[in-house]
Amino acid sequence: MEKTFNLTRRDDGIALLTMDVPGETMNTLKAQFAPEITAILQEIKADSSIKGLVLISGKADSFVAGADISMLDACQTAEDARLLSRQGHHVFAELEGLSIPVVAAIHGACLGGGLELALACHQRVCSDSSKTMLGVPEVQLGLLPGGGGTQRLPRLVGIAKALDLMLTGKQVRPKQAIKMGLVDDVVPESILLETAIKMAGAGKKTRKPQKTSLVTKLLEGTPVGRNIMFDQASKQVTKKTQGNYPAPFKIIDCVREGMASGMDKGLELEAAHFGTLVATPESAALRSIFFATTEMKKETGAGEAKPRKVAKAVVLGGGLMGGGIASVTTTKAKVPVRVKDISEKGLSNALGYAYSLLDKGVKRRHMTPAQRDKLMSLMTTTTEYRGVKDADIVVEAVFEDLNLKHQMVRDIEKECGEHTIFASNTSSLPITQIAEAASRPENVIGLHYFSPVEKMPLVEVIAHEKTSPETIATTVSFARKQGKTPIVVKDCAGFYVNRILALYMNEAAQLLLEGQPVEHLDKALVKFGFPVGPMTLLDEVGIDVGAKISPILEKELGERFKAPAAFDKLMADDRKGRKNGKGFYLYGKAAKKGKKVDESVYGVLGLVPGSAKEAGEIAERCVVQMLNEAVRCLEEGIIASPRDGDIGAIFGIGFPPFLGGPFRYMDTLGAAKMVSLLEGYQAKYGERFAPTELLKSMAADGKRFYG
Ligand SMILES: C[C@H](O)CC(=O)SCCNC(=O)CCNC(=O)[C@H](O)C(C)(C)COP(=O)(O)OP(=O)(O)OC[C@H]1O[C@@H](n2cnc3c(N)ncnc32)[C@H](O)[C@@H]1OP(=O)(O)O
Repeated sequence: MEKTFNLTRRDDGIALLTMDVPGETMNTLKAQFAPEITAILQEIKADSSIKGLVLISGKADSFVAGADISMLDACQTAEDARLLSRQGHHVFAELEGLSIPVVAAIHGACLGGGLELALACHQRVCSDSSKTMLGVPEVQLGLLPGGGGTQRLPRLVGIAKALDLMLTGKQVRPKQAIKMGLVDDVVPESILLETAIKMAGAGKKTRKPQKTSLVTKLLEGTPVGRNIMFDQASKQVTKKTQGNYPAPFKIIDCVREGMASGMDKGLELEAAHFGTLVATPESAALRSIFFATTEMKKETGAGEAKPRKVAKAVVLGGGLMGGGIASVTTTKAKVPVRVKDISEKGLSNALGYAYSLLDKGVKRRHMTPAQRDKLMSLMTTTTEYRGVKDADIVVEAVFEDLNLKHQMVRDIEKECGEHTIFASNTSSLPITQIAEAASRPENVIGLHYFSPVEKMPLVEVIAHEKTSPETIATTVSFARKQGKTPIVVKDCAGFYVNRILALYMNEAAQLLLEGQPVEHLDKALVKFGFPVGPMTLLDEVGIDVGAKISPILEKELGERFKAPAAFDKLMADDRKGRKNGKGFYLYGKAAKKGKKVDESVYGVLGLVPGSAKEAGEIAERCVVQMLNEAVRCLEEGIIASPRDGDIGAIFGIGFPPFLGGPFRYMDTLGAAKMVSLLEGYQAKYGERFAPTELLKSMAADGKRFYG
C-alpha cells in the first residue's frame, strides 16, 4: 500500500512530516491511516536526534479538508462512529504528547478534522493566501468536531469564539485566524515552511494568555459566568434552529462538560455525541447535500460538450437583478462585464450596487481598497450597443415582457458575434418563446438567478429544444465561476423552482383567506424549517411580482396554479411588500419596535382572522403541494433527477436542509404515505391536491426516489 505520511530528517534536527493521500485531490483523514501515523510517532519518539517536527501537506493548495465524509457515511452504527472519534483522539493525543515542539504549516483548506489535527500541534503558522481557510464546518453536516475540537478550540481561543466557530461552521481567513489566536503566525506562502522550521527549532513556547476584557474573564473564567454563556447559547440555537438540528446542542454540551469536568471527560462525551450524531437522519440528509454538490461540480450539464471560455460578458439592464449579475461576474468570475441600460440612472444603480458590495469587503478587511478598485475597473457601462461586439455571453435582465425580450434577442444577434450566447434571466417566460425571435436559437438559453443575486447560491440553466450542448456547457461553467450551483432544467413556465414554490405559496394564501393569521402562517413554516415564512417571503419578493407570475403559470400549466383571489385586492390597495413599505407586515417607523403584522391587510382582504390551526397541519398542507409538484417536474423531465430537484429546492427556496430536499423527504415519508396525505386533502379541499401518477405507481410498487 502506498504511504500517506512521509518523514524526512533535516541536518538541523527538524523533521518534516508530509501528509499526501495518494491518488486523491485533497487530504482527508481516514481510519486506515492510524497504524501508519502511530508507527511514525513511535519512530520520532525513539529518535533523540529529532529536535522538532513540522507537519505539512503534500498537496499544492490544501492542508487537510477534514475527516473523510464517505468514511463517516459508511458507519453502520453510532458505536462505529464513536470508535472512529476515539481513535482520532488517541492519535492526536500522541502527537500533542511529543516532548519536541510540533508545528503545523498550513496552506489552503484546513477544515474539520484537519483543523483539529493542527490544534493538536503545539504551534500553527499559516500562509496569507486567499486559499487558506480555517474552520470547523462539521455542524453543517449535522455533526460536531469529533477530533478533540470541542475541547482544544475553547482552550485555545476562548469559549465564546470557539462556540461561534463551531455553531456556525464559518471559515476564517488568515488575518482573522491570527487575531483570534487560532494561529501563531501568518506569512507568505513562499516562506511558510521556512518559518515553521524556525518555530520548531526555537523550542516549545509557553503560550501567553490572550488579552481579554473583564467581562470575558468573568464570563469564561467562572462556573457561574460559563453557565450563563451556555444557557444563552442554547437559547440562541433553539431560536435559530427551531429545534430541528440536534448538533448545535451537543456541541454546547461537550464544551460545558469539558470545562466542568476536564478534557478527558469532555473528549469522552465528544466521541459519544459524535457517534449519536453520525447516525441521525439529519446528518445523513446534510451529508447527502455535500455528496450531491461535489458531484455536480464536475458536470458540464451537457454530457461530453466542452465549455467555451468566457472572456467578456454583457448584462442588459442595470436594475436590482442586472446589478447583482454584473457584480458577481466581476467579483467572483473576475470576467470583464459591460452593463447596458437605456438610462444613465440604471447604469449608476448597477455601478453603485457593485461598489457597495465590494466596499463592504474593504470595511470587513477582506480586501484592500486597491483590490476593490481593480475589480470595479472590470465593470464598464454604456447606453448604446458600444463595446459589446466581442462579448461571449449576454445576460438579459430587463422587464418581463416578451416583446422587449424579442427586441433584445434581435439587437444582440445584430450587435454581437456569431458565437455570442444570449442568456435570459426571465423568471416565468418560456425560453422557447423568447428564442422564437432568434435566427441562431442554438445560442439562446435561460439563466435564472434568484434575488439577492450575490447571496442566493442557485441558478437554473434552462435549455430549450434547440439550445446547443456547447451553449449549455458554457453557461453552466460561467455560472459556476460566478460562485453559483447551477441545475440544468427543461423549458416550461416557472421552470422548476418557481413552479414548486408557486403552489406552496398559493396554499399559504388559501389558508390566509380561510382566516389563518399572517404571523401564525409564517411561524408554522419557519418551525417546519424554512428560513422565512410564506407571507414574509411574498413581502420580500414583491406581492406585485407574485401577481404577475401567477396568471402566466395558470395559463401555461393549468387550473391548479390558479391563485386564490387575494392578489387583485392587494394590488388595488397598492400593496407590493417591502419595496413600497406596504405589505403583510409594517415597515419603516412603524416597524421600529420589531416585526409586526399590518392588521389593516385583513380589512383589505375582507376577512377577520380566526383561531389558529395547528402549526403542523398548516405546514403539511403547504409542503405537500410543493412535494407533489416536484414529482410532477420529475415526471415531465423538467428536472433530470431527484438529486437536482433536492439541490434546487434547498439552494433556491431554502427547503429545510435537514430533510435533504423534497425527494429525500418523500423517501423518508414513503410514497404510500404521501399519496394518502394528498388524497386526504383532495377529498377535503379539491383537485389541486390530486397525487401525481408517478407517486401513485411508486406507492403501489413500494419504490423510492433514491436507491
Ligand atoms: C472528526 C471530524 O471532526 C469530522 C470532520 O472533519 S467532517 C468533515 C469536515 N470537513 C468539511 O466539511 C469540508 C468538506 N469539503 C469542502 O467543503 C470542500 O471540498 C473544500 C472547501 C475543502 C474544497 O472545495 P473545492 O475546492 O470546491 O473542491 P471539492 O470539489 O469540493 O473537493 C475536491 C475533492 O476533495 C473531496 N473532499 C473534500 N473534502 C472532503 C471530505 N471532508 N471528505 C471526503 N472527501 C472530501 C471531494 O469529494 C472532491 O473529491 P473528488 O476530487 O474525488 O471529487
